[in-house]
Amino acid sequence: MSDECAPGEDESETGIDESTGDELLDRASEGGPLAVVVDEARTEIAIESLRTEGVYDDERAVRPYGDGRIAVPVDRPPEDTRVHAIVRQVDPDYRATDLDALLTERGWSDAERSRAPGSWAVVGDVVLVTLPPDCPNETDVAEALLELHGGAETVLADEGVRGTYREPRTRHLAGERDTETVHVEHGTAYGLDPAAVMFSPGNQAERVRMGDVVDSGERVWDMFAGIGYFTLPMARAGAAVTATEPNPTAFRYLVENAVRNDVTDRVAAYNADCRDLAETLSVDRVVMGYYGVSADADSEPTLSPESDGAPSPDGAADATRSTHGDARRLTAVEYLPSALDALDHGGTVHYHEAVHESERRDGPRRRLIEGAAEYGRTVRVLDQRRVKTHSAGVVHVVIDATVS
Ligand SMILES: C[S@@+](CC[C@H](N)C(=O)[O-])C[C@H]1O[C@@H](n2cnc3c(N)ncnc32)[C@H](O)[C@@H]1O
Repeated sequence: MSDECAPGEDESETGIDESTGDELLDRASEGGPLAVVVDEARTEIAIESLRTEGVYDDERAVRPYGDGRIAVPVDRPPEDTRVHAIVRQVDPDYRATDLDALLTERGWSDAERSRAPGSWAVVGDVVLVTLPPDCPNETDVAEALLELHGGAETVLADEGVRGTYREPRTRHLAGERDTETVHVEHGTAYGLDPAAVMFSPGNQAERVRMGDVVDSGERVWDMFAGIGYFTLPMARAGAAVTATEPNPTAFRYLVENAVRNDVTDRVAAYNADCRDLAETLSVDRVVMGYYGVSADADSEPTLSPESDGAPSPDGAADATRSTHGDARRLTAVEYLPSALDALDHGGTVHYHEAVHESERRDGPRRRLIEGAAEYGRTVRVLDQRRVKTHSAGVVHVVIDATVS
């Protein structure tokens, strides 16, 4: 155990070989609150791992420890996260825990603070913030967000997603220009560049749930795989996943993420439009995690926790055409024939839609049942759940159903 104020002094005592907490804590002395020392390059992964263990202390700042290492505050020694050493922090920096307090410190008036952003998302070491149009000073906001999130390196303005490939529009506000990062969520590591591919923090519970619903050995088709949002948790749970993704950038991350999560033997990834593979597949479960909507909502922010920026569900012209040359983004139900081509009788479908509140209860269910009936298939709805609020008056829902 060493004091954080004297990095390196007692490495011989604590040892800098990677090890878990117990043996290092034995050497602890009484003193300030605890921190763990990790390589700077591993900071984000370590923070997520510590958070998952429930030991990360976000009330104190992450600080440099010298020699390319970082001290990350913890409440108690971690059991699973591998660290170089456990140290006591001398004179720790306690962080203001909300944006309002940080903006007050920067001299913002009550009126100005009422025009500060109300929500943002942290994806790996990148903060994505949706700025109100009348935000008084975006640089102040960005710097305050970096202060608030000790492990963050960059702040991007989230200005929506566009086109069939759901490509984000972002603007650099503060911090590092390199925005490639690794976002760790319930043990699944998603490598991505949030400036190049979308990531919807609001879908977190659904990503985790997909890992829970599959059985080991099940054959799954993730029709709209992206960087592996659903593919990765399902493959980690033992499913054999076919993943289709036409966007070359998202596909590259999908393949890299299969390696990163050690599931290459259970993921067959195709850089293809899902419709081109449908007839070749025979699966137990299909994930239809995409919904087509109108161009007007393409201007909506999509990376904030409560919105993934897909446009409102009316159907209209689209900036990016698919390889099939569609003049507009197709609606979810228009992909149903492909899903049913691949789905064995008795198999399960997870059917996503963005739907106006007014028809949330019956609309998606009716479209799924009637769409399947056109292909002589019978749907039994098991469950319908709200994934998140999509945009004003629009919710993202998913139906679980068996299809015979
Ligand atoms: C970003 S995901 C949707 C949200 C995602 N399920 C989540 O949880 O955040 C949608 C993906 O579907 C892909 N896509 C669009 N059209 C497609 C098609 N015809 N076949 C396969 N993938 C498609 C897009 O490129 C995009 O990566």
